[in-house]
Amino acid sequence: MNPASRTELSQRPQWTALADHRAALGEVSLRQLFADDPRRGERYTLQVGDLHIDYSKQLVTDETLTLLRELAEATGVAGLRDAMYRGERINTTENRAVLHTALRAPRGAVIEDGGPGGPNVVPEVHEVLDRMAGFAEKVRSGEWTGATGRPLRTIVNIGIGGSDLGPAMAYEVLRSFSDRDLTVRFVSNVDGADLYESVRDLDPAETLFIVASKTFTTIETVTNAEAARRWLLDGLGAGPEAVARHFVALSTNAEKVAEFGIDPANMFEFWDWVGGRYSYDSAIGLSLMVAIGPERFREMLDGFHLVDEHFRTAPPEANVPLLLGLLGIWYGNFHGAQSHVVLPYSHYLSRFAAYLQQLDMESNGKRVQRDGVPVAWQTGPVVWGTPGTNGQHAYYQLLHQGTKLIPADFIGFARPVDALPPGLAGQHDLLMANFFAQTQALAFGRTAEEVRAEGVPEELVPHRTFPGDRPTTTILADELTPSVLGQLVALYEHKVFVQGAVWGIDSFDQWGVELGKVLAKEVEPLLTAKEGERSTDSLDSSTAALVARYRELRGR
Ligand SMILES: O=P(O)(O)OC[C@H]1O[C@](O)(CO)[C@@H](O)[C@@H]1O
Repeated sequence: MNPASRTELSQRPQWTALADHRAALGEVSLRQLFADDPRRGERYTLQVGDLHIDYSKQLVTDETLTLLRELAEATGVAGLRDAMYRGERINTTENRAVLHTALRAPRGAVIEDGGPGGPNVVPEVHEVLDRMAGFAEKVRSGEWTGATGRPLRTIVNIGIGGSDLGPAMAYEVLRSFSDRDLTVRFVSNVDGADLYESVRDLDPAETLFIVASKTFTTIETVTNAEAARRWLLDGLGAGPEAVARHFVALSTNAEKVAEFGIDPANMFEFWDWVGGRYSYDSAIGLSLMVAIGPERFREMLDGFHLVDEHFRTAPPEANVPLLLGLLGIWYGNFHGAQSHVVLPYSHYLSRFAAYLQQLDMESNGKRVQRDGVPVAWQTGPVVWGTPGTNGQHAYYQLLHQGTKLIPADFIGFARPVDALPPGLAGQHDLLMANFFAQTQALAFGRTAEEVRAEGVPEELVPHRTFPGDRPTTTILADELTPSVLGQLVALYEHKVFVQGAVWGIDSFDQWGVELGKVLAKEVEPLLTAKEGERSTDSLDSSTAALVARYRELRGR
């Protein structure tokens, strides 16, 4: 975009129209909106693939939605979306294409890195998927053995950020589809306790390490991978030749992988046009593929693709990622909401919010626009959440009666997963009764009159009153399958895209994580140096005193 021709977002007529509309709506009441339109509960719904979306409990009217779509049109969301799908380098600060949609494109598709005329990336994607499938089947069948000839039973994925959160979340979601005597563990933290606790009950002869790192320079991952190699070789009493049977790498950096000592034949590649937080459907998902099998993995990719196509082609009124993105803008920019909570009513989705934190906050936690000019509007929210029923007994109090407006996504399923025995599957109705009851309570609350009518003593009436008008979106599917997981993740990926496009920021870089990395490198030698060898004079007085205290406690 040419900065000279850019109109500031907050000065656009579409923006000010929304601000005026917000003021005119005032304290709009969901009770009133539902009373005014008896069909609201059916009208304000959309379907994408297996996902039924109910946004009727949002603080919006038809006019709100029209104005939000006008804002999307004025800010060029559709144009940027099309440029992304075409393979143009929309990650401008890194001069890279953003092609996670190519990771789940069908075999025959043509998607060119850099835009029309660039190399078609789809054949490479399928070549790697096929290699992954071949390897996964060998591990699953026991044909791939460790250095002592025994099959591998535990897979330890070593990675961090996108090289951990995606596969860890997805393994948790789909673990009931894991059909072999195999388990997967995930090590991310550079705290040695993470690796220690993950491997101490394992037999090295039956352990496969997957070292997942896009760059293969991430200090946490390289440090843990080196420690894992020592643990393996010590445990086996073997030489470095054993590494080839127990280590594979997932990376874009073949040189660094070879330097580490992993045979490039055991490396599964991906590309710089895949962002780390958008990568678990690439080679980064190998641990998941080994656990659930290539066929299920492909079903998941098809689920992603279905939503990719929907986002690309559905008209604005029916476009679910567009709607969800715009609703977030409505609350963040026009109601002052600071956070967004994601509440799955599924134990299997227990790590979903943690995954979304990176997806959303690393993408849209930005304070300057694409051309470097600071934004004068709020950007990405704080994203958080845990499984809903647990949250009900922890922080829902604040959602219902606190002073903050926190829009929520409720995610639930009509049926429990097939693996549950009938006795436990029977609990599903109770789970979902809680789900529906909570969205109802949040939306409509309980008035003082209703509380009084229940015979509550007058002094308790204010405490037992629920204001309501706490907005929620319900995402309901039949069952949590690999395809449905792909659909859900793609939905959130594109929602994040929409918001970044409206805010005018680069959602695909992550410069904000760099400074801490640089400073850690400078501080580490100060912690370990011999007395008098290093000076802390260049540090601020707080950090210098903390370093001194740390050294003292460590007897250095
Ligand atoms: O896969 P890598 O290169 O080890 O990076 C891990 C993570 O680190 C980050 O770069 C942030 O530091 C994330 O974006 C990324 O997912």
